[in-house]
Amino acid sequence: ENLHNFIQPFHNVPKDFPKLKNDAFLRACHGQETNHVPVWCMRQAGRYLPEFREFRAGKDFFETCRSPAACCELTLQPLRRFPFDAAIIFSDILVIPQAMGMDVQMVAGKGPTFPEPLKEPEDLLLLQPKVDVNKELGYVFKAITLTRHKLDGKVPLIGFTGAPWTLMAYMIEGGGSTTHSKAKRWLYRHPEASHKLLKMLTDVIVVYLLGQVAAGAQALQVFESHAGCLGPVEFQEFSLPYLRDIARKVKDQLKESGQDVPMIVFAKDGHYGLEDLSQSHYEVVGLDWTIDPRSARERTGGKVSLQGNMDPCALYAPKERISEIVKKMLEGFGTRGYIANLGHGLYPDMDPENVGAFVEAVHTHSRHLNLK
Ligand SMILES: Cc1c2[nH]c(c1CCC(=O)O)Cc1[nH]c(c(CCC(=O)O)c1C)Cc1[nH]c(c(CCC(=O)O)c1C)Cc1[nH]c(c(C)c1CCC(=O)O)C2
Repeated sequence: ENLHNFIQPFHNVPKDFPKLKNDAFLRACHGQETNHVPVWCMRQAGRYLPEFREFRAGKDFFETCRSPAACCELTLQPLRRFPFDAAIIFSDILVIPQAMGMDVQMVAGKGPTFPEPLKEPEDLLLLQPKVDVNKELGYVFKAITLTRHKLDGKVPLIGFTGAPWTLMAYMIEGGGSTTHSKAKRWLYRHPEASHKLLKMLTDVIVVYLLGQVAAGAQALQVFESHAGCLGPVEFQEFSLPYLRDIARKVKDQLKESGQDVPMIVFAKDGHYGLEDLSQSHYEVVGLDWTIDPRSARERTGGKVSLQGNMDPCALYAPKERISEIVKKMLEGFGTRGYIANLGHGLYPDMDPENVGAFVEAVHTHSRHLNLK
């Protein structure tokens, strides 16, 4: 009922988006044949591009996120340079804690910072109990609609969210952390409050993802970037059930309106959870570079498409070496049900030319392998 009220206004707005010209990414998500393996890069809109640095110069990060025109421009920048097979909307996972009432700032040289992180379970009372996602995050929906139009059907547009555990970790740590010990302290000391927070986040995320689809997102990626600091037992209790819930609820709702939007789950360093992730209602499982392609295929038993997983640092290698690494990766994964990507985001000091070499190598080698 809650969801219905929310989705309704979007359905009444005719969006007549341009016709999609390159559906390789969407076909690969569904395990269908493609002429070439589709490729995109996490953080493809980022500081490794001089035009990105120029556009962002002197502007506050989250101000930029709140400007649909700026998000659209930054999303399109990498596509002007490289023949990526998908675009990902420029935004950030931390817009959700903001929508729930927390202050988050992007501090240069330090990364995202919460001046007042959650400390004890009582602090949950400070969060918005009922988030009006349309009001608080409507700027993301506007950015998606605008960008889908401006993409002119070139490639599909991916929307995204942070997963509950990853967002919870940020909200308690107050920023980046190597141990995540403050957030993990909650899991061991306050399991009930942890579940309460994870549930609150899940509810917002579901409505947020449905809003992104209604606004024009053609696929959705859920980033569980901090899976790696959990072990298998904590993952089973505090991450996996919520990842499943999100996919199930989003899909149930979309099915009712006859929509089919592939979902990707990326649990960084969560290799211990690969089997479970492949049975969590997501079409695609994203992989970091610590997993061997062939063993990932075996462990997921052809049930899902796979995405990843070149070590981003391989982009520091000469172009010929990048080409060899890509060829091995394609041979390992096979060309069907596979989306080439890095095992995590691009770093600011990477050479755009080598990113171009990566994309070209994926396209060239996969066309070759498909002809064999
Ligand atoms: C953990 C996380 C965040 N944000 C995100 C994650 C999950 C993915 C991952 O595991 O990396 C997700 C994200 N953030 C951004 C995108 C845009 C789309 C894309 O091109 O991938 C996406 C998908 C833009 C951004 N988000 C951020 C940048 C760089 C800062 C800038 O543009 O000024 C970009 C392009 C900032 C950000 N935002 C966050 C961090 C850790 C940082 C880096 C801080 C730093 O290095 O200074 C939180």
